[in-house]
Amino acid sequence: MENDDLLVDTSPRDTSEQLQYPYPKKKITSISIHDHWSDGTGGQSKILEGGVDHDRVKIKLQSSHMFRGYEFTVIITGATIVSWRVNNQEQLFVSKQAIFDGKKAIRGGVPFVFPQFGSWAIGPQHGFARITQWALEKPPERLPSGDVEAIFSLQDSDFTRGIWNHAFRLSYRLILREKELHFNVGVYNPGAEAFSFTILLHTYFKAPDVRRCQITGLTGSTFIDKTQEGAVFRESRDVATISEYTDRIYCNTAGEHVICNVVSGRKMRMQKYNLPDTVVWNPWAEKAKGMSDFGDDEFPNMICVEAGHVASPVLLPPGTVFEASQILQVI
Ligand SMILES: O=P(O)(O)OC[C@H]1O[C@@H](O)[C@H](O)[C@@H](O)[C@@H]1O
Repeated sequence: MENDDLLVDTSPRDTSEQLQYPYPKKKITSISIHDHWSDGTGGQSKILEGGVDHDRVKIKLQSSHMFRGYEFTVIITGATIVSWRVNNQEQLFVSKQAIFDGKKAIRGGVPFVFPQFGSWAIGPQHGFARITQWALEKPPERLPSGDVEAIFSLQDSDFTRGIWNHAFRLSYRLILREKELHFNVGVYNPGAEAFSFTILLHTYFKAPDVRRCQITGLTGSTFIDKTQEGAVFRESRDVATISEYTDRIYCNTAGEHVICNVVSGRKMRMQKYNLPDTVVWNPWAEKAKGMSDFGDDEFPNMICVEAGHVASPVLLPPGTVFEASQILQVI
């Protein structure tokens, strides 16, 4: 794909515009979308890795600083972002023991949780979206703003209907900006009956030592502590820290979190719209030992801060759309 061949932006309304941008947007002087696919499909191909076929889309943005890498990679099965590099530095944690067989959710990156957060009587934990083949609706394309976007979609199939008998259509629009990644989610109900769902972006941030991470934006929120049989507490700390097995659903949190001491001691800003809840999770040493796709010694190097609509389900009437978004920004 050449820059000159870029198409006019016909994409749907950017829900992230509903978020405030309190910081100036950096001007990018030159952009190139690197077509790393050789089969002429324009963005979707099989890459052989470790003897297993994966569908991957790699989306790159190059600034005037030639040696600075800005890119992210999505595995189309599960629409899971498995890498996001800012200034050549990986921001996301993916376990060395993660399994990429398209059947099991990937242990790390940003798996897409839908239509169920947590255990599910009628289907797999955290729903089927993270283990289902999505479509690449729109291959990477440069927008007039200079940002690069790609859109993925998922709709009901025999597989999803076998678990959850509803017509639905998910759209997942990802936009790469120099130090930012934007996530725009749309859930459409084309059917004749309402359905309800929970939804969450299960983001695993990479960190040198989780014990040094601090999370803002949780103060005053009630949380359901899944490590204490769902007991409900209220967060009184100005910044939350983690020093043990943690699995909490914070309800109605602030629209913005800053997570301190992530990669290179930097800060990560998370802004969210229509995702009222925030899950904070780290399995710690004991639980890690019981996870086959997570190394025993990896828990200090990750922190999950997950924006979602999970404390209460979304009820979606026929013919309506639910929209939500998240922006991650390295600061
Ligand atoms: O192992 P999974 O299905 O990817 O889930 C990981 C964790 O995901 C978190 O979001 C949940 O709150 C935890 O309870 C869960 O253990």
